[in-house]
Amino acid sequence: MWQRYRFLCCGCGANTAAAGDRELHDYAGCGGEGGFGEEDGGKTGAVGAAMRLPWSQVEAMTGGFTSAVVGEGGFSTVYLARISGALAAVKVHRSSERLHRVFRQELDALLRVRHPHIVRLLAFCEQQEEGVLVLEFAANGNLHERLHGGGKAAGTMPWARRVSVALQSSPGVLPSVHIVGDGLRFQLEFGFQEICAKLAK
Ligand SMILES: Nc1ncnc2c1ncn2[C@@H]1O[C@H](COP(=O)(O)OP(=O)(O)OP(=O)(O)O)[C@@H](O)[C@H]1O
Repeated sequence: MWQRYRFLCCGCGANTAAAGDRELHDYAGCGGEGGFGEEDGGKTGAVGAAMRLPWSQVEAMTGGFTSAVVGEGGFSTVYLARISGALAAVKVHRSSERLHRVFRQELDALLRVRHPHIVRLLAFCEQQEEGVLVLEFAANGNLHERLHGGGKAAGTMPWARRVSVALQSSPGVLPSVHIVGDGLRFQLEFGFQEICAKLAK
């Protein structure tokens, strides 16, 4: 419980509130200094398990779904949010029975994986048909954009960097990908932070 709470709170004072109030804490607009990865001072980004959110918090994080849209996928709309001072991507799956299965599959996979080269699942909401994943924000676009240009990518990636990314994201470096099998469609989407490849799903 401590880990769950610590995970999302920012040190703005709300952590002294009663448990009921915590659920209502509007952390999306909070300017606190903390952030994810606090447990080890943010050195490794290691934190507790992803937190289950109520739908009201998803609405707060996305400003009632009016915050900036950072991407649209075949299954979802991805919003920018700020949580405890850190940027996050709030991926809201479209609602339908079939797409809810896709959401469940992605959620189950992300809950089982923790790896420096996989974009981290910070929180999730499964209260409505529109399943929500709150992910670490990958600031530098996706792999397709970096390989082919366009989107947020400024130019294409040099070959040496391509090789480095391929090695970082290969199954040998990502043993956890074997565990989740088809749950991660890792050829589709990568996020990049500096030289590291990060698998976004
Ligand atoms: N963690 C993230 N950080 C920053 N941007 C993201 C993140 N996750 C997704 N996006 C953005 O949102 C877009 C859509 O996301 P994603 O591809 O995961 O959606 P999807 O609905 O699963 O779609 P599809 O499977 O058709 O690609 C991405 O191309 C990317 O631009």
